[in-house]
Amino acid sequence: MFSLSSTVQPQVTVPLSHLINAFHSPKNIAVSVNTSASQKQHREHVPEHDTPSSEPVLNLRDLGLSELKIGQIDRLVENLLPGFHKDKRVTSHWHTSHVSAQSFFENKYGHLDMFSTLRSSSLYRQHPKTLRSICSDLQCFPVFIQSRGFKTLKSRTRRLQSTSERLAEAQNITPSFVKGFLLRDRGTDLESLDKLMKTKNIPEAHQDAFKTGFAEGFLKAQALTQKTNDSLRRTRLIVFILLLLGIYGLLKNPFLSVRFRTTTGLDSAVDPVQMKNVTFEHVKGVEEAKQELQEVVEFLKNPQKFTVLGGKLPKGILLVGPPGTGKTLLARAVAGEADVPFYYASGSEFDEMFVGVGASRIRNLFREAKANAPCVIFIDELDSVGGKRIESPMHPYSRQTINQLLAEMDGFKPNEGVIIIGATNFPEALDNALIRPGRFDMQVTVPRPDVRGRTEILKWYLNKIKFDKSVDPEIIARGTVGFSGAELENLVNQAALKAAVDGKEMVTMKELEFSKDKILMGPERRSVEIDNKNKTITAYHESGHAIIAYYTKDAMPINKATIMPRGPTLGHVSLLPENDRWNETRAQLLAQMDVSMGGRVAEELIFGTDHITTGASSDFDNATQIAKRMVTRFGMSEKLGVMTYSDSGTLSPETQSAIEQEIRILLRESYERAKHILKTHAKEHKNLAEALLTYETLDAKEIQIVLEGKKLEVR
Ligand SMILES: Nc1ncnc2c1ncn2[C@@H]1O[C@H](COP(=O)(O)OP(=O)(O)OP(=O)(O)O)[C@@H](O)[C@H]1O
Ligand SMILES: [Zn+2]
Repeated sequence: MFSLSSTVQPQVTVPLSHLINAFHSPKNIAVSVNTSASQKQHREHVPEHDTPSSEPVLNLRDLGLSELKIGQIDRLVENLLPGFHKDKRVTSHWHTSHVSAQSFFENKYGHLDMFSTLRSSSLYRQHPKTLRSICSDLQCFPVFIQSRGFKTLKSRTRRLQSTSERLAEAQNITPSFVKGFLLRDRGTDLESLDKLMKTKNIPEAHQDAFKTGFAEGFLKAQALTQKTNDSLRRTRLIVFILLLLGIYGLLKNPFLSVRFRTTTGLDSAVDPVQMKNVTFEHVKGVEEAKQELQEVVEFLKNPQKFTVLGGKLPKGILLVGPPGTGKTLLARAVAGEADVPFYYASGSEFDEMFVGVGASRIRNLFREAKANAPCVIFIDELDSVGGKRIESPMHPYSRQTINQLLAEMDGFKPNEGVIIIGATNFPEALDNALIRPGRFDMQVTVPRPDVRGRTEILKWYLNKIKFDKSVDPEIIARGTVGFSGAELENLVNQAALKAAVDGKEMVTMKELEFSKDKILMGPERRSVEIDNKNKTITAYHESGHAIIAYYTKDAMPINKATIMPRGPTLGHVSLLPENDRWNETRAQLLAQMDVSMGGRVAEELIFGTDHITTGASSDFDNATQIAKRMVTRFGMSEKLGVMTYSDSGTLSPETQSAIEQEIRILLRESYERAKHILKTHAKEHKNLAEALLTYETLDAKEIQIVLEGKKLEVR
């Protein structure tokens, strides 16, 4: 026996064969389902197959509708729910089979009583009066209808109700093609069994078994279909919304995928930023650039004044310099000083895969700017839009973009008050057409700051944090040759972070030195456990460098020596030039070579030739580089004379070996000098190495104390 319901609450079980029979011949069979207490116990309920009456009587006693004839019900329902009865294949017999509260359906959807369902349906709204009276009659009798797969009345009602409700809602807002799309007809699931029985010619004896199997499969499939249909409906809705969005996008712009980027990209470009807060005050260490840009500021403040005199100002200014030197900041400062709008665009924004998109962005940008003149348009990374690579396969439409830019720049008069500032790290890469007069015809170099500039930048950013009085920005500036403004800002920031992590109240020299080393050489590797032997070798190696630097007249002053591993190094000695060196003398170069040699020589003298390590390789690289340049580029070798030898490939073998010979001599002599110094100052060398082993890091003053033979104060 097959039970439709789970087992706990009042339930009626119907034999499956009856279900199937009823399924097929609803007109001949009336299954009266009785839910009275006595019958609840019955596991099997026999249908009254041979009810004599021509009109079968539906036993609706339980529903409070005793002796209501089917015909009457039909008429009533036909009145209330027009079309409901059309599908006669499905009878209402199932609807009274009900199940426990723990049923699958109820667990999933909660109790659903048919009459509240009817009440909420739009049909009820259409025929409220009659239906309401029925509902109120029946209200006291909750009928929970299980829905596990068969076409129960409830499941039909539910479908009817939800469909009609959706239809009613949809009618107001959705066009019919949408409705068709969203609410596609489900079709009938039942026809196939009849057909199947006929076509398969199944013998009578097996027909029941076949039907049972069919019904079981049907039940399972129904549950699955329900789920699938739900998700299908959801998917269709999403697809529909996407489709609508797509159509909207297409109407606006044929390049759908670009449209969104265009709006976001361009809006940011087209939205001007008023740069009141950024002025030349904020840009340090680039005095020449500021002076050159000062006249542009004057022009922006009063364009008429300039053009009245017939003066011609450049339309485009090219800021050229390495990354992070403050080009963007300067451009903002120009707008800020003149108090005009600032339009920012990055060249890479215009670099588009699609035809015309880059060009149209440029058009929009200029249109917007012209409407708001006087103003500044800043195009960062100009080389990525105005580079020489014309129509490479990677950038098929770059030529168009450049042409648009050129056309826009040619298209307005100087007195319109629009100044275009472009920035690039590689001016050589720019398209020649861009740097012709009338376009980007003024170049302003923004170099890396010199010692004075770096000091100013450091002071500027130090003033934004708490720092100790003992901090000397100039010392840090001297040790940061080649740092850009952005890197110096980062240095100060890192020092502040370090102080915070260490629980200090102020930033001291120690943190600044620390972050300088971190930026130069990578983070400290405190976790690395270095054995004593290696530590000792490192200490002697580093103090070897330090001793040579200390006792060689033309060497740079020592800043610090440490045996703390950092990045790839086990220790290092840092030297500070007193000033940025624009030129170096032969003596200075030789001194640098000697200092480099000091490390290896120290190892050799202290531990013997058999124990020298690989740790000196970069020292040798350094010394060899200097020697090579002295010979081949600086004309500092007597034998080879004042001549440069640039490309070794074109040199004759004799010249090549002569060059090598000279380099070798320079290195050998340097090595001997270093050896001599270290032998002479063996005692100092030992003291310094021991101090390093004790303290790990020594600054310039401490090194001097040790080398003068004094005792270091215990820290
Ligand atoms: N000369 C400077 N004075 C003060 N701050 C500076 C200076 N140079 C750089 N900075 C700081 O570094 C930041 C980055 O600099 P900016 O973006 O202006 O450099 P850039 O030259 O435009 O770099 P890129 O070429 O990478 O675009 C600035 O916002 C500023 O905080
Ligand atoms: Zn070394």
